[in-house]
Amino acid sequence: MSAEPKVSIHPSPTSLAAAVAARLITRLVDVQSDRGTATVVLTGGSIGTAALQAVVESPAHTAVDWANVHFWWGDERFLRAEDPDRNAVQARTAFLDRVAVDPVKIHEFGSKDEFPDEDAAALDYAEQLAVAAKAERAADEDTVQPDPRLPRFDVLLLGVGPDAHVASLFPEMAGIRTKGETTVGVADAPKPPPQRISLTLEAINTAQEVWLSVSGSDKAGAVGLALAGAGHVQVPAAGARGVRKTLWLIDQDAAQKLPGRLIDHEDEEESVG
Ligand SMILES: O=C1O[C@H](COP(=O)(O)O)[C@@H](O)[C@H](O)[C@H]1O
Repeated sequence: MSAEPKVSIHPSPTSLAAAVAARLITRLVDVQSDRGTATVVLTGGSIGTAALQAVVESPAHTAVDWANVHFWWGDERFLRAEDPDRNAVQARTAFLDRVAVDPVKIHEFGSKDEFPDEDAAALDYAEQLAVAAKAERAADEDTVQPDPRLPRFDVLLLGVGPDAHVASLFPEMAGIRTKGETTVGVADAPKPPPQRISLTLEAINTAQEVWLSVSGSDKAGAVGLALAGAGHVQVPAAGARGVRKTLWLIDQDAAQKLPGRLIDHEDEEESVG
């Protein structure tokens, strides 16, 4: 089961980042009031990082019990552990170092300091995920896990590249075609650095809610194609779907090529909550 996309359009990149942050805070508070704990999958990239910074800047962020949030990543650049281009390093600077998180619940992908190549780091992450999924089932037998190899992802955040890549799944490449695995090593990404690690599309699509945040006119074509129903191998963003919600949060520049029938979906999305 997967949810049809809804679209929410915002006037500027700054207001978009603030809207993603506000929604994330609200969603995590709701999930924690149901289950005590929550799990979010972070993204790298411009809006992903700006949204994390906006979370810290929002006075409402103190409503979340950050020590009871698990953090995973949708993808990572396979670099040295402290390389500033790593998504995890950027998330730490923007957010994780600034709130009272539990270090045990921060699940970074392995780095070049620990693993010989991206495939070994991908395998390790798949094992970390499977161990966490098992522990989650042991702690709560009612937990809903669409794939027993993965913990329940309450919210999974994605950026989208101008080529419509999501996480490190690039158009027409092996990663986006990978089936039956939860993670994949990418050796030849067209965007630097070439070595990366990613959740597979199947793993992404186990999330309860998938939110794609996109800003800028250079991405309008990718947004338009994805929401017009293009195939996921050519347009990876088209294939990202949450189980109960698929939400595109975009700014006006990224909305320039939106199919006409979707233009008013902000109101619809707002009304169905
Ligand atoms: O390389 C990456 O790029 C995408 C999109 O980034 P953006 O800066 O164009 O917003 C990002 O979602 C992904 O996590 C990252 O590794």
